[in-house]
Amino acid sequence: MDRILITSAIPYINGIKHLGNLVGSQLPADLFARYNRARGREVMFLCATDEHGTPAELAAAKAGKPVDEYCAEMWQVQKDLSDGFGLSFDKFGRSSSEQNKALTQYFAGRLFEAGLIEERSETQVYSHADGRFLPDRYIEGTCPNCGYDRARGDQCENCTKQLDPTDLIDPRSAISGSTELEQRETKHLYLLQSRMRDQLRDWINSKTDWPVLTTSIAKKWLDDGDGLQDRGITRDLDWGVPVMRGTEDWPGMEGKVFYVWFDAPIEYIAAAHEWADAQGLSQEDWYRWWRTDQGAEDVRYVQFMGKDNVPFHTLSFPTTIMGTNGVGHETWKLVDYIKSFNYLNYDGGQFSTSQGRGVFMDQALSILPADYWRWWLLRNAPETSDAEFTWQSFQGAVNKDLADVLGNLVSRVTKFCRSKFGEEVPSGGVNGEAEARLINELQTRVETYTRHMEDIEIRKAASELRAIWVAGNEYLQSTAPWAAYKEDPARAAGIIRLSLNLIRLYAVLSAPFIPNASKTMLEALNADDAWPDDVAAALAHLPEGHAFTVPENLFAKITDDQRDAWVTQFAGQRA
Ligand SMILES: Nc1ncnc2c1ncn2[C@@H]1O[C@H](COP(=O)(O)OP(=O)(O)OP(=O)(O)O)[C@@H](O)[C@H]1O
Ligand SMILES: [Zn+2]
Repeated sequence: MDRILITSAIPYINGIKHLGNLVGSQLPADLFARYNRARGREVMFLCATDEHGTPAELAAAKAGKPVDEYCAEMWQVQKDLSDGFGLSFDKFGRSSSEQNKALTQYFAGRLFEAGLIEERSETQVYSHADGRFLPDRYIEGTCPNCGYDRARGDQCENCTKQLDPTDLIDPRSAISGSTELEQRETKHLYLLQSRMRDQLRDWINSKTDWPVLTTSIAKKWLDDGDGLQDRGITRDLDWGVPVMRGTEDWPGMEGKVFYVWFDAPIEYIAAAHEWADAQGLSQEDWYRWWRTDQGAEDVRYVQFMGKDNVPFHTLSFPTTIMGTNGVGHETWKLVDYIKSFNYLNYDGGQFSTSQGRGVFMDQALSILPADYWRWWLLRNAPETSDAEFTWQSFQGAVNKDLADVLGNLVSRVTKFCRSKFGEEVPSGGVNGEAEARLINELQTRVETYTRHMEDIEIRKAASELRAIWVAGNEYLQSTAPWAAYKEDPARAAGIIRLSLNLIRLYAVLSAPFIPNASKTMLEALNADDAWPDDVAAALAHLPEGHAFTVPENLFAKITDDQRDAWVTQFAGQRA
């Protein structure tokens, strides 16, 4: 398990992501990437923007911009925000890249060879006023299920029923509003997922260590009702990956593009290609992550995503990979572990991009630094059930965990040392019973923490980390170096020497959660970030006489006034 490939569900391009999106995909993936790097493993951490599909075109039209220009701008916005949150991607690519186009066409060609793609004739809605077909969200009308009059061609937002454009009652064009519509025959490609059903079922059944959320969703789609359905993977649109069979034209498919859900997961692979190209590396360099016949056989591949993305990652994308591997020319890496999440809700309702409800990444960073958000979000990650963000809970976690426990310890120890012994690790004093007890407790806790991080049990890891911080505070409280100093300065020096080392240990263990504060702590201590496998050794790591500086206050408390103001500020709809 020395090389780890990590991907986060790729965020859609049509807006700024909310905290729900962040904690359901990119942030836990970052936690795991940082942890694995800290353990000395070779990590490839990939993400990208998901740029195709009708919502991107509609958002661009609304912004009055050509869709490619709109996507390029929004990619930069999302890239800057992910940097702001400290998301440590090796590459943040784009699904509209040339690399993804070529790979998507390549996989389609291979799947066709494997007999897993079929042409089918179907009726689609054609608009005379717009001179085009109206797939997915390009068409609106009344929901046949609930009567909602603004249902879209792919889904009714009111009752969530999945729809086809031809299901809508009184349909109209979402572009022009025209009702001059006609049902026309058109040809499309279908991915024959149903043929892969047994193979997929065997594979899913073999994943006994996966989260139940992941396997239960996969099994539901495999076997509920009529079972796994074939999927249309092409659309009559201009924006997207042109339909080609590898590098050759696909007769009858001129002017069509692949459906966004076909090309989006392939971007995981393309992002590695983009990563290599951006640095002038060769094909070998990214093949060793993705091609099991070219050096990737020892890679462990872990994916992160919210629950609504699970069907595509447990069934559709694996069909693409298994189907291609079955042709036998070359073999691609199949996912080893899928970490999925329930939803984070916002203050009694849902986060919603379309309704501008909740706190969005740009707003969050404009009021507090990334580590405050990272800590609350990860500590409350919606793993086994949905979770809820409230300002009260956020204030509590920041003030109690970050400020009172961790920040306070760092500040008390470094300031006390400076005033009594100067800015260097003091000498004198030896470890006694209190130290032995602390070391014992921490040894067990660090092992537990490590196990939770290996298992990607995020809430459990966070509460163990907090317990590790608390143990240090209790140690300081009970040994009271400020009192000991009056009677026995050497004893106080011993306590402080151990406590300075404790700060280094905390910085290293906490870095995956709160990377910026950890960096500040390590810089103040002039210390390295070696992982504390052996706690006793780690707590004697900084030698006597080692120079340090007192860091700035790590965390400011959130006042009740601030909290109340944010409750009001974020109650409505985002402008
Ligand atoms: N409230 C939520 N809590 C946790 N994860 C979420 C939530 N909403 C979306 N996600 C996840 O966020 C990731 C990125 O989602 P994406 O950019 O496609 O937006 P989305 O699913 O369309 O959300 P929205 O409809 O709110 O914009 C996906 O993995 C998705 O499952
Ligand atoms: Zn409906």
